[in-house]
Amino acid sequence: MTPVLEVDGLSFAYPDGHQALFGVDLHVHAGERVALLGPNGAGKTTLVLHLNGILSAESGDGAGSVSVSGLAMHKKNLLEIRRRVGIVFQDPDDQLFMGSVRADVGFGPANLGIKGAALERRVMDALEQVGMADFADRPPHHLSFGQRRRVAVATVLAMEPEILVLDEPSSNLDPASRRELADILRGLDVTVLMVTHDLPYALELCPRSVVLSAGRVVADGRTYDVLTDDALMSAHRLVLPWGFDPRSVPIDSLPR
Ligand SMILES: Nc1ncnc2c1ncn2[C@@H]1O[C@H](COP(=O)(O)OP(=O)(O)OP(=O)(O)O)[C@@H](O)[C@H]1O
Repeated sequence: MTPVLEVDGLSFAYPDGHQALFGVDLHVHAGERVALLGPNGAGKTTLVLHLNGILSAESGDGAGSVSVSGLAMHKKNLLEIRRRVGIVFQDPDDQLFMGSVRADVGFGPANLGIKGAALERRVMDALEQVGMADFADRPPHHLSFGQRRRVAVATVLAMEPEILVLDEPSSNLDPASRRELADILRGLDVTVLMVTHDLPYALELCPRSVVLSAGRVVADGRTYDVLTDDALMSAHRLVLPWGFDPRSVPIDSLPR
């Protein structure tokens, strides 16, 4: 089966000469949930920004290739790739700018030419998936941070992406909102790539983790195996929260 996301030999240096990625390979199959782990400055955001062409060899000095469902990352495919790869940025306010939740969630599909009842259905389906249907007429800036994060996820789901990329989805959420978002993400029928420093969240949601460190993939395997590899963890500044031991998590509660 062709991977839904294929990154091969991706290298990238920013215009100031700083090389952030060195020959990164990442293949993700449809339906997988993969965590992208790594210390600050590892290159995670740089990699994510290549997945829908925000960064490319033209924005700096790069090599290698990215393709989505077999579509190569070329200018002519960019619009289609951006529809297929939905990125939820860390700050929901980067994605919410309209006067109502309905307008924000409808903005992307309306740009694709969807209108009327079909548009309303897309919007309400996406809001229902994140448990925010009752908030459709509220101004986004009147919502709490956790509610805005869920609406930001809905803006991306409304585009019916093939791959949902989430940058630090659990950051700044209270424990209840963090749990609710985990339940929502677990229930979605979409391929997920999740950048996170929240290692228990990765273990709970993603069967597979890829570790990026100093611009290179240094591990790619079962999240449980990554988090219990003490030498790997300390070599790449990955630290479990105090009191959290993955070995004490019942194996049959881990995602498959
Ligand atoms: N616009 C830029 N110009 C030059 N260097 C940059 C730029 N953006 C990022 N970098 C550098 O590229 C490297 C990778 O940064 P990146 O933001 O991809 O890391 P990250 O893994 O997402 O880190 P974090 O966990 O802190 O968000 C870092 O050394 C960073 O300083």
